[in-house]
Amino acid sequence: MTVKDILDAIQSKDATSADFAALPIPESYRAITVHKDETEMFAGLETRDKDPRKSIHLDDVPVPELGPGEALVAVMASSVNYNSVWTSIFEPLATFGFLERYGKVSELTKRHDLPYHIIGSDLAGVVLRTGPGVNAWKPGDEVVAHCLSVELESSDGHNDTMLDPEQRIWGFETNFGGLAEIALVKSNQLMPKPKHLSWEEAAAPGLVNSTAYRQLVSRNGAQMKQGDNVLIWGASGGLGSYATQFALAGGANPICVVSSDQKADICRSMGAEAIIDRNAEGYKFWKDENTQDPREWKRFGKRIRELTGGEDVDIVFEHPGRETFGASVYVTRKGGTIVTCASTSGYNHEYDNRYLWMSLKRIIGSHFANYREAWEANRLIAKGKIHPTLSKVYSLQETGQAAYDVHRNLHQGKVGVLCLAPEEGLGVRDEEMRAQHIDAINRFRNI
Ligand SMILES: C/C=C/C(=O)SCCNC(=O)CCNC(=O)[C@H](O)C(C)(C)COP(=O)(O)OP(=O)(O)OC[C@H]1O[C@@H](n2cnc3c(N)ncnc32)[C@H](O)[C@@H]1OP(=O)(O)O
Ligand SMILES: NC(=O)C1=CN([C@@H]2O[C@H](COP(=O)(O)OP(=O)(O)OC[C@H]3O[C@@H](n4cnc5c(N)ncnc54)[C@H](OP(=O)(O)O)[C@@H]3O)[C@@H](O)[C@H]2O)C=CC1
Repeated sequence: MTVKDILDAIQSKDATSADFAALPIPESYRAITVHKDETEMFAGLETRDKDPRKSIHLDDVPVPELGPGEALVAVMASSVNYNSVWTSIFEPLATFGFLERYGKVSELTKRHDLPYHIIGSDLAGVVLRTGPGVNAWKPGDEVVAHCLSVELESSDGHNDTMLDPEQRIWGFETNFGGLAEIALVKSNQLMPKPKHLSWEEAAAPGLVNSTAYRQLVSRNGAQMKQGDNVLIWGASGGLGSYATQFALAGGANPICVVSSDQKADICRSMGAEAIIDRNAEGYKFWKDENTQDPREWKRFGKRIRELTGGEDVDIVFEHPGRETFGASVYVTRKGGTIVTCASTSGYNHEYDNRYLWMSLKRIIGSHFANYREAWEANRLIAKGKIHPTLSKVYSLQETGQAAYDVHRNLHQGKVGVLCLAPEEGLGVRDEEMRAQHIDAINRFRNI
């Protein structure tokens, strides 16, 4: 029995749930890994010189044991997220520490503590097996998976599962991730695959779409409302391309920051009008490594006022971190919100606190999304209200190159990876709906 038989069943059109349940699970499968004995391979190098192509491997690995509440999924496609870039360059720390810590939780979680880490936090595919206690999903179901892994044994996580003390990001802080032919997930990560999308299109939004939804829309984030001015850093990138869509679909006014003409055009084609090209306009928020330049914050704020007819921003959608955070706090309007989920350029932020407290601004920390938020974000994709922003698709063996592109900011929107899917374009179940949205679905393709 090989993964080829699984692929044949998925492509056969008439395979039933019973047929999938009867398929033997192969002993091994191909997966993208990083290796524990290589975590020091980039020691001494600058972050930008650490090359994911050197640390990312394609290995044959054994299929993990299936536990209660879990599912084994045949992965047709996945996508590259920035967390896989962090794993592959072993920054800000090697992810094997997370696996060791998870391995100590129970006899079953010990499975995750291995000398290799199968990475990837998105998937679209087909359920192969479910463990004891799983009733909502069955073999043969076509699914996407969000990346929140929780134990929920403590009361802390029962208002908002992101607050579970054992909250982890699947494929980053757990093993058996989505950049592989088979993945192990908790069944409460599963959601229906949007029927009008191909496997690679369905896999692309998951992590970033859910994160942007919580950060911007949810009551746990900035609670964006109609008419809000929303400053979006990296507005055509992974997170930003969904934040821009949420702002537009929610009646807000996105002010999109990008770094090239081409990216400005993409934002325009999504419907944004206020666009700042940070490269062309040459903002230098830091005079040197340790000193910011408040005159540049002011120049940036004036530009925003020009674009909004004199208004300041209600919300800043933050993730670049150290390089932009001082400016973000400065340009937010009185009583406004800076909502941050990351620190790509450095996690020790500096800002002038007088502008925060005197103007009653708030900084909100946001991280991924709970199941409900991920479900609502996926529902918007399934209804054709928000669209995938897939630009380029790689094969599983090219994942290192895909991660390199994302690390070096050479990509647009999201970068996809075919796992079991032999080619792009497969898995569409609702051609009519697809035809209605085809331009939006293809907006980021091949640019
Ligand atoms: C969905 C996609 C998301 C993304 O892409 S996000 C971007 C990628 N992610 C990252 O870059 C984050 C990577 N993670 C980290 O850098 C680290 O993960 C953290 C800095 C977030 C946490 O560090 P750590 O060392 O793992 O945890 P500690 O909480 O500092 O625990 C260490 C020890 O410190 C104790 N401790 C924690 N808080 C306190 C406190 N307030 N007072 C006293 N002690 C404290 C703990 O208990 C523990 O102790 P004991 O070692 O004995 O177990
Ligand atoms: N906590 C969470 O749940 C999540 C956190 N993240 C984190 O968010 C960050 C961004 O992820 P994602 O959007 O997928 O990544 P992408 O690389 O796809 O997009 C980020 C965009 O930000 C812009 N950018 C990068 N560096 C800077 C900078 N120094 N100053 C201004 N703009 C910058 C770039 O756009 P341009 O060049 O056009 O300006 C880039 O395209 C990563 O650190 C990731 O780990 C991501 C998802 C979830």
